[in-house]
Amino acid sequence: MDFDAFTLLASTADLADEPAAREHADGLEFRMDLADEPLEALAGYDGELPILATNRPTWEGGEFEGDDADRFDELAAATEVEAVRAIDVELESLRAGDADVVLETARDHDVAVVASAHDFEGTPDEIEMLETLSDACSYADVGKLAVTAHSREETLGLLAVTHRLTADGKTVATMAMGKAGSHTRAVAPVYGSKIGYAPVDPADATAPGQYDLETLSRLVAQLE
Ligand SMILES: O=C1C[C@@](O)(C(=O)O)C[C@@H](O)[C@@H]1O
Repeated sequence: MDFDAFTLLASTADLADEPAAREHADGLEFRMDLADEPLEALAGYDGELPILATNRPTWEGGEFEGDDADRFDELAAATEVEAVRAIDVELESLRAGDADVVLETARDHDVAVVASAHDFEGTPDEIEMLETLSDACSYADVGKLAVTAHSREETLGLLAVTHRLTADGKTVATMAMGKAGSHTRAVAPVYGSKIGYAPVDPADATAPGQYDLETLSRLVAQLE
């Protein structure tokens, strides 16, 4: 996964989703934090789609409850798996220097890194979003920002920032969570966003406001 072009990921806690995802997705986002035995699941994976591994802590909206050192050990172990071609690391951990070892392991295995930030409450102003995403891009191959929109108006800033950083040659992924933000999942790629996340089955959504995989794939293709 090099994220030069838009990459649609089927977001899942269950790698057995792969055959169903294959028709529409370019890869899987494996939410290790939502899975029971994530490393065992990865060891047994024999699907065709490449994997982006995410091990999201509770402090960033995920379900990994242990300490960060253990969390990053698991993520580093995931990079040893051939099919894992990218990992997601929280910007806050990168800023704190807590993810240095996993970053190095990823580089050793030629695994791409997505630096992510989430706002589960609202949408920051444009300047703050620009700063967050630029900072994320300085640490990783892709800078990702997921915000929460309560109105259509709020999503405009996110799209503007996506456009501006893309025009500056940065690789970013953006989306607004929540019902008012759903359309950004289809529209942000038009402005340069390089990753989309969608569950195979809408009942298994990994964030509020996601379209199911087939729908997002169709919308993105039609807007191209
Ligand atoms: O960070 C992201 C983006 C996301 O929160 C979304 O809004 O689609 C879904 C998560 O699974 C993923 O790790």
